[in-house]
Amino acid sequence: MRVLISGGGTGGHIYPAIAIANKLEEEIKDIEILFVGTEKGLESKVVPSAGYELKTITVEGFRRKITFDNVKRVLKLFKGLEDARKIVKQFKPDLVIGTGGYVCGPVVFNAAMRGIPTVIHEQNAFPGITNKILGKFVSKILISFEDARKYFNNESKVVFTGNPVRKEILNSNKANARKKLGIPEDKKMVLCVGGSGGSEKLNRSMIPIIRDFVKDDIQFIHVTGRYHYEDFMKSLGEVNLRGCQKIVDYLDDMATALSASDLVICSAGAITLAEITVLGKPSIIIPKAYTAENHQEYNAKSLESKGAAIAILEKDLNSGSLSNAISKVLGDRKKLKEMESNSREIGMPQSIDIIYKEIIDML
Ligand SMILES: CC(=O)N[C@H]1[C@@H](OP(=O)(O)OP(=O)(O)OC[C@H]2O[C@@H](n3ccc(=O)[nH]c3=O)[C@H](O)[C@@H]2O)O[C@H](CO)[C@@H](O)[C@@H]1O
Repeated sequence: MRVLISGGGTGGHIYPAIAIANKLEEEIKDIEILFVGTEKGLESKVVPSAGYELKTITVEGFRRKITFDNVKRVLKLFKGLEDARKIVKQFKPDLVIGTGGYVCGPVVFNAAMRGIPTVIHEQNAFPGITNKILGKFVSKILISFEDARKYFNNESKVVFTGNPVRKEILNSNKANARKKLGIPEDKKMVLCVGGSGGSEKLNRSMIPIIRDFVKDDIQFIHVTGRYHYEDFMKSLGEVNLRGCQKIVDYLDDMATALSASDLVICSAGAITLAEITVLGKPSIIIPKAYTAENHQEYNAKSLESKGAAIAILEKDLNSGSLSNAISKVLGDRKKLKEMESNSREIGMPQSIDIIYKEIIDML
């Protein structure tokens, strides 16, 4: 069986694609998987390191206003459609899966026009523009929030599956992860990550907190995001990091870091939240304010209302508010346990199995 998978730009579109690829590979003998992404997207690094072949096409997203830049983007779209046509024609897939991001537009569209079975997976309650358009042409639409259903007009094609989580995260174990990172059982460990690109606002608030963590011997991994690392290190200045006190620009091994932690400070991307709830992690969530339809705030409030998280809006975020929230959770063993169990209740480890079943039923 030959499967073409496309999705990219940010981690929130790429990791679900990898989770689905892992599952198909695990279940189906003689499977050949090819990814399609762009050179610029995070997928150009992440997909090959996950062990999959990636072909790239030239395509860019549109801005909402009519600009000269948009004219160039239309020309790129034609090039993208042509690139996608060649890849689909040459690879001859039996199935094409899109997980969002503009790159999957031309690929999934071309396959649908050829009558190849096509599936899209939408991670958010408010679908992205590419998935909304593709929804009209594909064989099946997999959604992760019931609220997304109303944005697709062919109800019979829509199935609720939840967001898939990568197998290394599903299979991770806290004791092993702590051993790997050298964290003793009695030490507190905090992971801080502002989505796949990092968050400048979160970074800024974390600077005094990192100094406190160093003073109090709290173990932590802070992920700045690739483009913010140098500025962050400059602003932080000299600190004497000990044990598992790490600052990195990107985490390749998210499974170990997540699994080892007692508390996760994060933004409210749908895949990050799927991962922390599958592992039952308490969290302090800072939704990014500029996301489409403010969907990150919606995600964060949903976890907070179930007692799994504390949400702090970006407008209220500063070192003081964040530090208070951290002390409230880390300093109260009972609260930590309660939040852990509320978080686990929300998690959907079965999502990947539902997705697999839906794909196989369709074929
Ligand atoms: C600003 C914006 O519009 N962000 C969107 C984007 O977020 P973003 O790309 O940040 O996606 P998520 O937070 O949902 O997921 C990030 C993914 O990257 C992984 N990761 C992250 C950092 C790192 O160093 N290493 C690593 O492996 C995480 O484990 C996770 O698998 O896609 C999500 C899913 O469509 C949306 O809900 C978000 O709103």
